[in-house]
Amino acid sequence: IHDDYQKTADWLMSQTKHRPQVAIICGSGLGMLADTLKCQDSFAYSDIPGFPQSTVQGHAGRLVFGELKGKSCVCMQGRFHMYEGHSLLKTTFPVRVFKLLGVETLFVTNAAGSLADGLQPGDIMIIKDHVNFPGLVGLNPLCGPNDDKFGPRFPAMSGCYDKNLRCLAMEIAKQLGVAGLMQEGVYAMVGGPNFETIAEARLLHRLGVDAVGMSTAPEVVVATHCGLRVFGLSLITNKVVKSYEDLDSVNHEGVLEVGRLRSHTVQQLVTELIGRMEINNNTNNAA
Ligand SMILES: O=P(O)(O)O[C@@H]1C[C@H](O)[C@@H](CO)O1
Ligand code: HPA
Repeated sequence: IHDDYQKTADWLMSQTKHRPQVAIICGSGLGMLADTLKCQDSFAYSDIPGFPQSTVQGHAGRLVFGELKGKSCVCMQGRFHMYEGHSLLKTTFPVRVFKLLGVETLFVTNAAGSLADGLQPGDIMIIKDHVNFPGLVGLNPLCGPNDDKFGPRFPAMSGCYDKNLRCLAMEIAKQLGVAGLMQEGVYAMVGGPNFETIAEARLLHRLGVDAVGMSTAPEVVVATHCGLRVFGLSLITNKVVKSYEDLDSVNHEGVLEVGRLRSHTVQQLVTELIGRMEINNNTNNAA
């Protein structure tokens, strides 16, 4: 209900003077993005009325307010996944709270496995578009009565990853000398929590998916529904096994380890992008 989001937003506004323009959701192993915020106020999820709890290793469960390059930000150190048993509306609860706090732009980050041959562990994929597999079969946070105060019953998704921000991110990557690590691609969300079988990996690859993970799409759907501008990054933490001859196998510790190795670069990119992007441009704009 709208009141539930409002109560959480009101509580947060009573506890901090920050009025964030930008929200950042940290993916697995990427919680250090919050560390660079200046003048921090932080809250454990367990202390925030109405907030779900993090249960996954590498997702600390803290909401951190602060400033980055002069912009007021709020950062989720830990996100909620469908496989934890949360309803999709719960996994996306913070996004609508951010909207009520006055946020205009949402940054989503995640750890993902690559299907595209050109994406290696340690590479960073700028999300150009997504395939929301749970959404395609009706597991969508927007199912149920529509809340017109947030957005329309049938929101368009064609422009959901802002093109100007994607271009600016690539420009910044060139200036930082890390363009070789970066390319645009399509992210697909699967339900998890198991990693993909080889047959599933081959299917995803054939469908044109570049990287696969277990989050992000519901957050972006809810953000786009309520008019937030979205920018997304996938840190490629592993190659998804696509061959029966390949003896590699993925595990969550390995995923977190790549997050630690690339934390500095991801931090630099996000900081520069937030510093250089224009605020108040709240129109969706994609290729
Ligand atoms: O929160 P994200 O999407 O970054 O987490 C990914 C997907 C699973 O939760 C986990 C698997 O290692 O990392
Ligand atoms: N598959 C799904 N989710 C993931 C992966 C993967 O290979 N790596 C990190 N998150």
